[in-house]
Amino acid sequence: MSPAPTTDAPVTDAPATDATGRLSLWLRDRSEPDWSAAVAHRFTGELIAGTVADDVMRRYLIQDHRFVDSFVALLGAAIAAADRFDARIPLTRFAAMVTSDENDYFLRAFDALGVTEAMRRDTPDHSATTAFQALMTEARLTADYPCCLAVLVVAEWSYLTWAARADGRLPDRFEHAEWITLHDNPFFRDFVGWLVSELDRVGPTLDDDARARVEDLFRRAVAAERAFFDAAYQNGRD
Ligand SMILES: Cc1ncc(CN)c(N)n1
Repeated sequence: MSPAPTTDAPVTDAPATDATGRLSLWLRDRSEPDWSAAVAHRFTGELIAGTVADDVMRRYLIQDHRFVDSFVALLGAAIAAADRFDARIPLTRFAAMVTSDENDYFLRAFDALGVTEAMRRDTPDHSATTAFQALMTEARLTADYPCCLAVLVVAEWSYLTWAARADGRLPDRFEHAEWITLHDNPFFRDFVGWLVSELDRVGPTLDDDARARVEDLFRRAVAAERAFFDAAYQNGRD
C-alpha cells in the first residue's frame, strides 16, 4: 500500500492567515479559545504522562468507540462527495486504518481495562457524544465535500496536535501509549497534512455563504472536541 500524498504545509504551528489565504489556519484561529483548550486538555496531558485514571479512560473509550461509528460514516460521505478520485484514495485508506488498526486497539483496550460487552451496551450516551454524533450526521447529510472536510479536519488535526506533544516519550501502558501513537505516526501525519491541504485547496472556491457554513461546522466541531474530553471526567450522563 503506497502512502497517502504528502504536503509540505506545516500542520501544527503555522501562523494564522485570513479566509482568502489558508482557510485551515483562519478557521483554527476563529475557533479559539476552544481549539487551545481542546489540544491542551487535562485528558491529553494525563494520557501523555500515563496518569489517566482507569475509570476516566473507560468512560472516554466507551464513548469514543461510538464517536468512531459516526466518524466512519462521515468519511464515507466525504469519499462520495469528493470532487476527484485523487481525494477518494487517501480518504479510503484512512477509513481502512480506522476500521482495522484503530478498532482493534479499542477492543484490546476494553479487555485490558475490564470493559465488558454489558458495560459497553448499558452505558448511556453522554450528551457530548450525542451532540458530536448529531454534528457529524449534519455534516454528512450536506453531501458537500468542504462541509464534510471541515469536521474531519477538526477531528484529526486537533488529535495530531496534542499527540505530537508527546514528542516520542510514551507512557508504559499500551492503553495510553497506543492512543498516542495512533494519532502521531508517519501515516497519520501524512494523512492529516493532506487533509488540511484539501481544505486549503477547496477554500478559494467557496462563496461567502459556503464559507460561513464551513466556518460554522468547524467551530462547532472544535467546541465538541473540548466538550468530549470534559465528559470523560463527568461520572454521570452529563
Ligand atoms: C472525539 C474524537 N475526536 C477525534 C478523534 C480522532 N480520531 C477521536 N478518536 N475522537
